[in-house]
Amino acid sequence: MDGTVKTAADADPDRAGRTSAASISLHGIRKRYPDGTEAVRELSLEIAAGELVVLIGPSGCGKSTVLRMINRLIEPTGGRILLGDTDVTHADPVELRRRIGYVIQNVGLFPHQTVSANVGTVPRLQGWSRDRVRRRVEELLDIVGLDPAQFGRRYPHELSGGQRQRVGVARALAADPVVLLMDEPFSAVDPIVRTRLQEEFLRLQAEVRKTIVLVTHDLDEAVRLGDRIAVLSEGGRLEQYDSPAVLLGAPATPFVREFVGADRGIRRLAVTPVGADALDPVPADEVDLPHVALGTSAYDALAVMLSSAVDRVLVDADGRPVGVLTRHRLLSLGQPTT
Ligand SMILES: Nc1ncnc2c1ncn2[C@@H]1O[C@H](COP(=O)(O)OP(=O)(O)OP(=O)(O)O)[C@@H](O)[C@H]1O
Repeated sequence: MDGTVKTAADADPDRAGRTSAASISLHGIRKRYPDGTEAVRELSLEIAAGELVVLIGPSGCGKSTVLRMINRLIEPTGGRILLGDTDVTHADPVELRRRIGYVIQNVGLFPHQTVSANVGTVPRLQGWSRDRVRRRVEELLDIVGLDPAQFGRRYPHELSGGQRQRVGVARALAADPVVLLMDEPFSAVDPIVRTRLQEEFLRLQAEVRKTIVLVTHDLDEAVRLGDRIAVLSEGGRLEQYDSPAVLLGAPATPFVREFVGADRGIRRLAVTPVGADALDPVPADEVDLPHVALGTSAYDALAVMLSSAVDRVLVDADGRPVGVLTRHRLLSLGQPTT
C-alpha cells in the first residue's frame, strides 16, 4: 500500500466533486489519552461509500474523538481505519487531510482571507492552476447557494452565521474529498436557519453523494439527515447502528430507548412514508376530503388532517385517489414495534 487514497476523480479531474466517495471501515478502534482517559474503548463501524452516517450520544461519549481519528487529527491507540482499501494509519496525515473535508461548529474560516480565497485553499495547496481554482470556487459557491459575484470578495466577518456555514461546507468540498467529516456543523446558528441549512444540505448531498460522518447532539437533526444513525454511549460504545425509522421504532437497548425519548412516536412519523398497505378503500362519498400523495411522510399527512380538522385524508398516486388514510391507521405508524 502506498498510502495514497485513490478515487474516481484521480483518473478524471474534470469529474471532481461529482462522483468520488470512499467507504469507511473502523475496525476495533481505540483511543486512550495520555492522562489515561479511555475516550473510545473499542469501536467497529462500516460506512458505505456515499452514505451519510450520524454519530450521536451524550456529551463526552467520544463522538469527536472518533471523527478526528478518521482524519488523524487524533492518532488512534489501537485498531484500523480504512478509507476504501487504504489504511489511513499508514497514510501521510497531511495528504490524508487534503482528501478529507472537515467542517466544524464555528467553521474555522481564515478571517483575513476573502470567501473565494477560503474556498480555494486546498485546491491551491494541491497546485491547481489559478483558472481551475477560480472555476471550482464559483461552482462551489453556486452549489451552496451563494452568488460568487456578490459573496466571493467578502471577508468572513461580512457574512451571517448561516452564510459562513455554507462557505465552510463549500471549502470542505472544494478539493473533491472522498469523505466529509462534520462536527456539530449546524449548531452555531438559530433553529430556523438551522432547519433551512439542513434542507439545503440534503439537496447538496443528493447531488454530490459524498460519504459523510456527522456528529450532533440533536436527535431531530440526526433523524432528518442520517441514512443511518450510530448511537454511542460512554467510552465510544456502539449501542445501535440503524436507519432512523428502525432506531425510533425498535430501540435495541434500554440506553437507546431512553436516549430517543418518549416522543419517538411522533419523530417516527416524520421518517415513515404513507404506503399503500396503510390505506382503506376509497368509499364513493369521500371526494371532499383533503388529498396527500402516496409516499408523503405520515407526519405531513397528520399536519394536513389537523389543519383541515378531519380524521381522514385521500391518498393519491399519479393524481388519482388510491385509498383513504384514517387518523387511527396513521397514528399506528408511529407505534414502536418493540
Ligand atoms: N486531549 C484529551 N485529553 C484527555 N481526555 C480527553 C481529551 N480530549 C477529550 N478527552 C476526553 O475524552 C472523552 C471523549 O471526548 P469527546 O470530545 O470525543 O466526546 P464528545 O462525545 O465529542 O463530547 P461532546 O458531545 O461534549 O462534544 C471525554 O471524557 C473527554 O473529556
